[in-house]
Amino acid sequence: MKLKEKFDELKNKNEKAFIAFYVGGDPNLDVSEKALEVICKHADIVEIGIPFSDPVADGLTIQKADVRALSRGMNPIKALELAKKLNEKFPNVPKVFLTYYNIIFKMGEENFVKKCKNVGISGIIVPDLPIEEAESLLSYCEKYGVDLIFLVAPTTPDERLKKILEKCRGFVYVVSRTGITGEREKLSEETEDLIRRVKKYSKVPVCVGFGISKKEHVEEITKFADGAIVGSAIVKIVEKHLDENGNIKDENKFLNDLEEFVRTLKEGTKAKKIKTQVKN
Ligand SMILES: O=P(O)(O)OC[C@@H](O)[C@@H](O)c1c[nH]c2ccccc12
Repeated sequence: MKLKEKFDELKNKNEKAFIAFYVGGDPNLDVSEKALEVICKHADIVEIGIPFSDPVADGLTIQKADVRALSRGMNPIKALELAKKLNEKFPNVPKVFLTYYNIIFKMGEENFVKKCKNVGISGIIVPDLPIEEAESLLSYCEKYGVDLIFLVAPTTPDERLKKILEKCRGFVYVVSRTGITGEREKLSEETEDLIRRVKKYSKVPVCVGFGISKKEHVEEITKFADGAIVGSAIVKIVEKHLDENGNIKDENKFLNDLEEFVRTLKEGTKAKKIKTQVKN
Protein backbone atom coordinates (compact mmCIF):
# COMPACT_ATOMS: atom_id res chain seq x y z
CA MET A 1 0.00 0.00 0.00
CA LYS A 2 1.16 3.51 -0.81
CA LEU A 3 1.90 5.83 2.09
CA LYS A 4 -0.46 8.43 0.66
CA GLU A 5 -3.34 5.93 0.67
CA LYS A 6 -2.68 5.09 4.30
CA PHE A 7 -2.63 8.73 5.39
CA ASP A 8 -5.87 9.36 3.45
CA GLU A 9 -7.46 6.35 5.10
CA LEU A 10 -6.43 7.60 8.55
CA LYS A 11 -7.72 11.06 7.84
CA ASN A 12 -11.13 9.61 7.00
CA LYS A 13 -11.12 7.75 10.31
CA ASN A 14 -10.00 10.88 12.15
CA GLU A 15 -6.87 9.12 13.37
CA LYS A 16 -3.18 9.87 13.26
CA ALA A 17 -0.45 7.46 12.20
CA PHE A 18 1.40 5.22 14.60
CA ILE A 19 4.67 4.21 12.97
CA ALA A 20 6.63 1.39 14.59
CA PHE A 21 10.32 0.70 14.06
CA TYR A 22 11.88 -2.76 14.42
CA VAL A 23 15.28 -4.07 13.35
CA GLY A 24 14.94 -6.87 10.79
CA GLY A 25 16.71 -9.99 12.07
CA ASP A 26 16.60 -9.06 15.77
CA PRO A 27 17.49 -11.23 17.66
CA ASN A 28 17.29 -13.65 14.72
CA LEU A 29 15.38 -13.79 11.44
CA ASP A 30 12.65 -16.16 12.61
CA VAL A 31 11.75 -14.22 15.76
CA SER A 32 11.91 -10.89 13.94
CA GLU A 33 9.39 -12.14 11.42
CA LYS A 34 6.96 -13.09 14.20
CA ALA A 35 7.56 -9.79 15.99
CA LEU A 36 6.92 -7.78 12.83
CA GLU A 37 3.70 -9.70 12.22
CA VAL A 38 2.49 -8.72 15.68
CA ILE A 39 3.49 -5.12 15.00
CA CYS A 40 1.64 -5.12 11.64
CA LYS A 41 -1.57 -5.99 13.48
CA HIS A 42 -1.54 -2.64 15.29
CA ALA A 43 0.78 -0.16 13.60
CA ASP A 44 -0.38 1.93 10.66
CA ILE A 45 3.06 1.94 9.06
CA VAL A 46 6.06 -0.25 9.81
CA GLU A 47 9.65 0.88 9.61
CA ILE A 48 12.04 -2.04 9.13
CA GLY A 49 15.65 -1.33 10.00
CA ILE A 50 18.22 -3.06 7.83
CA PRO A 51 20.98 -3.62 10.39
CA PHE A 52 24.28 -1.91 9.67
CA SER A 53 27.68 -2.13 11.36
CA ASP A 54 28.06 1.64 11.87
CA PRO A 55 24.64 3.09 12.60
CA VAL A 56 25.85 6.61 13.37
CA ALA A 57 22.44 8.11 14.17
CA ASP A 58 21.46 5.34 16.57
CA GLY A 59 21.61 5.17 20.33
CA LEU A 60 22.77 2.13 22.27
CA THR A 61 19.46 0.24 22.23
CA ILE A 62 19.26 0.10 18.44
CA GLN A 63 23.03 -0.34 18.05
CA LYS A 64 22.79 -3.48 20.16
CA ALA A 65 19.83 -4.74 18.13
CA ASP A 66 21.89 -4.25 14.95
CA VAL A 67 24.75 -6.25 16.46
CA ARG A 68 22.39 -9.08 17.49
CA ALA A 69 20.89 -9.27 14.02
CA LEU A 70 24.21 -9.07 12.18
CA SER A 71 25.81 -11.71 14.39
CA ARG A 72 23.01 -14.09 13.37
CA GLY A 73 23.65 -13.49 9.69
CA MET A 74 21.09 -10.81 8.84
CA ASN A 75 21.77 -9.00 5.56
CA PRO A 76 19.96 -6.74 3.07
CA ILE A 77 18.80 -9.63 0.86
CA LYS A 78 17.21 -11.34 3.85
CA ALA A 79 15.62 -8.02 4.82
CA LEU A 80 14.06 -7.83 1.36
CA GLU A 81 12.73 -11.39 1.70
CA LEU A 82 11.35 -10.54 5.12
CA ALA A 83 9.57 -7.50 3.72
CA LYS A 84 8.12 -9.61 0.92
CA LYS A 85 6.66 -12.15 3.34
CA LEU A 86 5.19 -9.40 5.51
CA ASN A 87 3.72 -7.70 2.51
CA GLU A 88 1.94 -10.89 1.48
CA LYS A 89 0.31 -11.17 4.92
CA PHE A 90 -0.26 -7.47 5.57
CA PRO A 91 -0.66 -5.71 2.22
CA ASN A 92 -2.53 -2.83 3.86
CA VAL A 93 0.28 -1.84 6.18
CA PRO A 94 2.86 0.21 4.27
CA LYS A 95 6.43 -0.83 4.99
CA VAL A 96 9.41 1.45 4.79
CA PHE A 97 13.08 0.57 5.08
CA LEU A 98 15.40 2.51 7.32
CA THR A 99 18.92 1.99 6.09
CA TYR A 100 22.26 3.73 5.91
CA TYR A 101 23.57 4.72 2.52
CA ASN A 102 26.47 2.22 2.34
CA ILE A 103 24.00 -0.63 1.98
CA ILE A 104 22.29 1.05 -0.97
CA PHE A 105 25.61 2.03 -2.53
CA LYS A 106 26.92 -1.53 -2.29
CA MET A 107 23.83 -3.00 -3.91
CA GLY A 108 23.65 -0.26 -6.50
CA GLU A 109 21.04 2.47 -6.20
CA GLU A 110 18.80 1.33 -9.04
CA ASN A 111 19.06 -2.32 -8.12
CA PHE A 112 18.17 -1.56 -4.51
CA VAL A 113 15.15 0.59 -5.33
CA LYS A 114 13.91 -1.89 -7.91
CA LYS A 115 14.16 -4.72 -5.40
CA CYS A 116 12.31 -2.62 -2.82
CA LYS A 117 9.56 -2.04 -5.32
CA ASN A 118 9.35 -5.76 -6.13
CA VAL A 119 8.89 -6.80 -2.50
CA GLY A 120 6.30 -4.11 -1.81
CA ILE A 121 8.36 -1.58 0.13
CA SER A 122 6.58 1.80 0.00
CA GLY A 123 9.34 4.11 1.16
CA ILE A 124 12.98 4.44 2.13
CA ILE A 125 14.58 6.51 4.90
CA VAL A 126 18.34 7.05 4.62
CA PRO A 127 19.50 9.04 7.66
CA ASP A 128 23.04 9.65 6.39
CA LEU A 129 22.06 10.83 2.91
CA PRO A 130 21.90 14.63 2.69
CA ILE A 131 19.57 16.21 0.16
CA GLU A 132 22.55 17.55 -1.81
CA GLU A 133 23.74 13.99 -2.52
CA ALA A 134 20.35 12.45 -3.17
CA GLU A 135 19.70 13.36 -6.79
CA SER A 136 20.29 9.99 -8.41
CA LEU A 137 18.55 7.99 -5.68
CA LEU A 138 15.61 10.36 -5.97
CA SER A 139 15.38 9.73 -9.68
CA TYR A 140 15.28 5.94 -9.19
CA CYS A 141 12.70 6.29 -6.44
CA GLU A 142 10.57 8.31 -8.80
CA LYS A 143 11.08 5.80 -11.60
CA TYR A 144 9.94 2.86 -9.48
CA GLY A 145 7.33 4.67 -7.40
CA VAL A 146 9.06 4.29 -4.03
CA ASP A 147 8.86 7.30 -1.67
CA LEU A 148 12.15 8.76 -0.48
CA ILE A 149 11.58 10.12 3.02
CA PHE A 150 13.93 12.79 4.38
CA LEU A 151 14.69 13.85 7.91
CA VAL A 152 14.60 17.38 9.24
CA ALA A 153 15.89 18.49 12.62
CA PRO A 154 15.45 21.45 14.99
CA THR A 155 18.72 22.77 13.54
CA THR A 156 17.48 22.76 9.92
CA PRO A 157 17.16 26.39 8.76
CA ASP A 158 14.04 27.47 6.83
CA GLU A 159 15.78 27.70 3.47
CA ARG A 160 17.08 24.15 3.71
CA LEU A 161 13.77 22.95 5.09
CA LYS A 162 12.01 24.20 1.95
CA LYS A 163 14.60 22.52 -0.25
CA ILE A 164 14.12 19.19 1.54
CA LEU A 165 10.34 19.39 1.55
CA GLU A 166 10.26 20.00 -2.16
CA LYS A 167 11.88 16.60 -2.74
CA CYS A 168 10.43 14.64 0.16
CA ARG A 169 7.76 12.03 -0.60
CA GLY A 170 5.43 9.88 1.53
CA PHE A 171 5.96 11.80 4.74
CA VAL A 172 8.63 13.97 6.29
CA TYR A 173 10.50 12.63 9.32
CA VAL A 174 10.84 15.33 11.94
CA VAL A 175 13.62 14.53 14.37
CA SER A 176 12.23 15.89 17.63
CA ARG A 177 15.62 16.89 19.02
CA THR A 178 19.30 16.90 18.14
CA GLY A 179 21.33 13.81 19.01
CA ILE A 180 20.71 10.12 18.50
CA THR A 181 17.77 7.71 18.78
CA GLY A 182 16.65 6.62 22.24
CA GLU A 183 13.94 6.94 24.85
CA ARG A 184 13.39 10.08 26.89
CA GLU A 185 11.17 10.72 29.88
CA LYS A 186 9.98 14.10 28.63
CA LEU A 187 9.57 15.36 25.10
CA SER A 188 11.44 18.46 24.08
CA GLU A 189 9.47 21.69 24.35
CA GLU A 190 10.78 22.99 21.07
CA THR A 191 9.17 20.08 19.23
CA GLU A 192 5.78 21.76 18.95
CA ASP A 193 7.30 24.86 17.34
CA LEU A 194 9.31 22.72 15.01
CA ILE A 195 6.23 20.76 13.90
CA ARG A 196 4.39 24.02 13.18
CA ARG A 197 7.37 25.34 11.21
CA VAL A 198 7.57 22.17 9.10
CA LYS A 199 3.80 22.08 8.57
CA LYS A 200 3.92 25.56 7.13
CA TYR A 201 5.95 24.39 4.15
CA SER A 202 5.12 20.69 3.84
CA LYS A 203 2.90 19.12 1.21
CA VAL A 204 3.37 15.67 2.74
CA PRO A 205 2.29 14.43 6.21
CA VAL A 206 4.56 15.43 9.07
CA CYS A 207 5.64 12.60 11.38
CA VAL A 208 7.82 12.88 14.44
CA GLY A 209 10.35 10.48 15.95
CA PHE A 210 13.17 10.33 18.54
CA GLY A 211 12.42 9.88 22.20
CA ILE A 212 8.75 8.89 21.89
CA SER A 213 8.37 5.94 24.21
CA LYS A 214 4.88 5.80 25.68
CA LYS A 215 1.21 6.31 24.88
CA GLU A 216 1.15 9.76 26.51
CA HIS A 217 4.00 10.90 24.25
CA VAL A 218 2.13 9.62 21.20
CA GLU A 219 -0.99 11.48 22.32
CA GLU A 220 0.95 14.69 22.85
CA ILE A 221 2.79 14.54 19.52
CA THR A 222 -0.25 13.61 17.43
CA LYS A 223 -2.11 16.68 18.66
CA PHE A 224 0.15 18.59 16.28
CA ALA A 225 1.72 16.05 13.95
CA ASP A 226 0.26 13.54 11.48
CA GLY A 227 2.13 10.64 12.99
CA ALA A 228 4.36 9.44 15.82
CA ILE A 229 7.33 7.12 15.31
CA VAL A 230 8.50 4.79 18.09
CA GLY A 231 11.74 2.79 17.87
CA SER A 232 13.96 2.25 20.90
CA ALA A 233 11.09 1.61 23.34
CA ILE A 234 9.93 -1.27 21.12
CA VAL A 235 13.44 -2.66 20.65
CA LYS A 236 13.88 -2.54 24.46
CA ILE A 237 11.22 -5.24 24.76
CA VAL A 238 13.45 -7.63 22.81
CA GLU A 239 16.32 -6.83 25.15
CA LYS A 240 14.15 -7.50 28.19
CA HIS A 241 13.26 -10.99 27.01
CA LEU A 242 16.76 -12.24 26.12
CA ASP A 243 18.63 -14.97 27.96
CA GLU A 244 22.41 -14.94 28.46
CA ASN A 245 22.98 -16.51 25.02
CA GLY A 246 21.03 -13.84 23.22
CA ASN A 247 17.95 -15.97 22.57
CA ILE A 248 14.38 -15.11 23.52
CA LYS A 249 13.58 -16.89 26.80
CA ASP A 250 9.86 -17.38 26.25
CA GLU A 251 8.64 -16.55 22.78
CA ASN A 252 4.96 -16.36 23.67
CA LYS A 253 5.61 -14.03 26.58
CA PHE A 254 7.78 -11.83 24.40
CA LEU A 255 5.19 -11.61 21.63
CA ASN A 256 2.39 -10.92 24.12
CA ASP A 257 4.40 -8.19 25.78
CA LEU A 258 5.22 -6.66 22.42
CA GLU A 259 1.62 -6.84 21.25
CA GLU A 260 0.30 -5.21 24.41
CA PHE A 261 2.80 -2.36 24.03
CA VAL A 262 2.13 -1.59 20.35
CA ARG A 263 -1.61 -1.87 20.90
CA THR A 264 -1.38 0.74 23.66
CA LEU A 265 0.78 3.04 21.54
CA LYS A 266 -1.76 2.92 18.71
CA GLU A 267 -4.48 3.92 21.19
CA GLY A 268 -2.56 7.17 21.67
CA THR A 269 -3.37 8.20 18.10
CA LYS A 270 -7.10 7.91 18.62
CA ALA A 271 -7.29 10.37 21.50
CA LYS A 272 -10.57 12.21 21.56
CA LYS A 273 -10.50 15.92 20.91
CA ILE A 274 -11.84 17.93 23.82
CA LYS A 275 -14.76 19.90 22.53
CA THR A 276 -15.51 23.28 24.06
CA GLN A 277 -19.04 23.33 25.35
CA VAL A 278 -21.21 26.09 24.07
CA LYS A 279 -23.86 27.34 26.48
CA ASN A 280 -27.20 28.36 25.12
O1 LIG B 1 14.42 5.17 18.89
P1 LIG B 1 13.52 6.33 18.97
O2 LIG B 1 14.07 7.40 19.85
O3 LIG B 1 12.13 5.91 19.31
O4 LIG B 1 13.46 7.02 17.50
C1 LIG B 1 12.85 6.37 16.35
C2 LIG B 1 13.82 5.59 15.60
O5 LIG B 1 14.27 4.54 16.40
C3 LIG B 1 13.70 5.08 14.20
O6 LIG B 1 12.91 5.84 13.36
C4 LIG B 1 15.13 5.03 13.77
C5 LIG B 1 15.95 3.98 13.98
N1 LIG B 1 17.22 4.28 13.53
C6 LIG B 1 17.22 5.54 13.06
C7 LIG B 1 18.26 6.29 12.54
C8 LIG B 1 17.99 7.59 12.15
C9 LIG B 1 16.71 8.11 12.24
C10 LIG B 1 15.66 7.35 12.76
C11 LIG B 1 15.91 6.07 13.18
